[in-house]
Amino acid sequence: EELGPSGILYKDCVGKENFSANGTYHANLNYLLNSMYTNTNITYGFYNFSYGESNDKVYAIALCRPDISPASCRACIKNCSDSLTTIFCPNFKEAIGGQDECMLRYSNRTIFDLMEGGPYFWVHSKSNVSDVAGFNKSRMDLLDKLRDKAALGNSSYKYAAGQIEAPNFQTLYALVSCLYNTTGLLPQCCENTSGGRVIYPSCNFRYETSRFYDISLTNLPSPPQPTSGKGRNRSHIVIIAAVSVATFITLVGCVIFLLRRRKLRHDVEDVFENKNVECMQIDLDTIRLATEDFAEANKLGRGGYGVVYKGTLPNGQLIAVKRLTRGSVQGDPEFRNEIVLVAKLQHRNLVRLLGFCFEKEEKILVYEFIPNLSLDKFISDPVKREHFGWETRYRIIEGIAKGVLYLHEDSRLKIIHRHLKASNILIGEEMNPKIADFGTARLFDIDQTGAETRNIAGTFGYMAPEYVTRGRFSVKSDVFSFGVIVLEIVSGQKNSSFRIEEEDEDLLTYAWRIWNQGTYLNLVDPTLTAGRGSEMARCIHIGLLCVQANEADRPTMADVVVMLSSCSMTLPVPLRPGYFYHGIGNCSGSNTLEGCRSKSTEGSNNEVSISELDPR
Ligand SMILES: Nc1ncnc2c1ncn2[C@@H]1O[C@H](COP(=O)(O)OP(=O)(O)OP(=O)(O)O)[C@@H](O)[C@H]1O
Repeated sequence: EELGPSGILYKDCVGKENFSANGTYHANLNYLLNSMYTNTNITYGFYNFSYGESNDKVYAIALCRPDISPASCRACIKNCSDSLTTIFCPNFKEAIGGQDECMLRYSNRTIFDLMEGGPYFWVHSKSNVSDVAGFNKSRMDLLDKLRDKAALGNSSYKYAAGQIEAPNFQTLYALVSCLYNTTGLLPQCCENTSGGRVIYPSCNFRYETSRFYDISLTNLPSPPQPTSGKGRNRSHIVIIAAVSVATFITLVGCVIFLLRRRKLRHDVEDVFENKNVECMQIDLDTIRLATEDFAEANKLGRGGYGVVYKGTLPNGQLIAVKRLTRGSVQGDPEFRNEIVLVAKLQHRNLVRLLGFCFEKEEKILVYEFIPNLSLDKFISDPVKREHFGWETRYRIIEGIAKGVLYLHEDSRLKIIHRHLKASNILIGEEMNPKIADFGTARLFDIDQTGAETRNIAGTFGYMAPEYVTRGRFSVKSDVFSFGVIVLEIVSGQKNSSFRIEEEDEDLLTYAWRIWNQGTYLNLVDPTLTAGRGSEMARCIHIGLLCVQANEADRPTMADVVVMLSSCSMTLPVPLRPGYFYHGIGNCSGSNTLEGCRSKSTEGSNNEVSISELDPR
């Protein structure tokens, strides 16, 4: 490793925005940095300070390795501070830099509680290992384990250190800070080197074949304990009491829940049993009245199967009337029976089919009316997108996953949707997603590759490769479509119209490429200013698992639902996606940081700022 002047290992004058020398910002910055490295109250190595008003306000974060003393920590921060402000980034409003034992960042924008994807740095040792595959496996196992362990730490204590036996009787040591997967950069940084480190603004890791940290760190993370024995005992008693009460409440809750669910299921099944062809038929006059004789003003839109109108039944219920223009390939009696079967599928994430009308030449399906727009409108509309916050997006992803799982496994009919796409996800009250058109593939047995599908471009981007090339569909082809939708929701871009700079890459290829570079958070919609970075990273990971080229590698929908609900579960590494665009290099083949950095940190699109609950 070669250290730069003043022992600085890495640095970047982020944004390159200047302040005027001796102005208020300058004075605030000096005051703030000075108050950090002279502060003797903080002993755990994490500082987040701000100072000043409005445009001249300065924010700073400093982070020390957990195994150094408070005095060494302060000395390290002072050195970084002096080096950045006088040697490397004089008069720059924002900068980041660090050395072996600490890291310092300051900025004119808030950087607290943020998970940022850049700038990032790596350093590697000069010695290579002989058994690359074996060594890399040990390294990955160790880093994965430590990352999970670090995630257990509290907000000022997300560290883990440990060791593992590597090939050729070597022992590998690593220190990881924070819970995000920053190992994606390993291939570029440290493919076959015996030591290396990757540093992001809020996360970093280092590994070596000799121990480089204090042995006491292997017991981390364990949040600071109360000092007095009395206090500890009291807190134990409180915890035991709280756990007992919580267990009791949970047990009672479970019993009530099961009893209510049994009753509810009875209610629902009674309705199901009574539902027959007759009770689902709605006569044409009623529909004409409801839609004001299919008035243009009531037209909601046109899809592949016909025009959809908004209507109001005499009892005031709002409906969506789908007037089919395409004939069923089945005879009428079977068609009617199918409709009844499809209508029996009821789930809060599915649009309900209420009835149908088969009169004269008309073939009409009547659905519950869903008040908001379809998901694609939220994704593509620049104004709506801005108000489409992360929590809502995450809930929508979860809801879609549950709806598809119900279709695949939980309903009495096993249904493969076959044309899951953002325009088929309607957004109901409280932004609850509802999957539409789930029965149509079954009702019409229509091959989406047929020339009649109107929205063919929009549909193609969602179709799994085996469906496009061999017409083979399965639950896994739905999983593929789901993965595309997830990546669209996170990125705020449609797969069909996706463009990034001059690259001729589709959304999946881009996501896969930056995943491997470790800069996958650059995929996140830049209009998202708040949200949990860990959830975003997880959704990108799950999306990439779903769009893997080989259907056997894709998870089932049940797996996806579990992955979404468990943040501690370790996910497999996603393999190449379907439609992978092969024409790109790997950061120009550069083995240095600079080769990749220009792509990941420059340009407004690329800098991801995500509010995190935990500072690191
Ligand atoms: N139950 C509903 N409530 C409210 N609007 C609906 C409902 N069903 C469909 N729409 C709206 O009607 C329009 C046409 O929908 P439709 O499902 O026929 O086509 P699509 O999803 O756009 O395309 P495709 O037929 O290729 O799936 C869309 O704008 C959709 O948002």
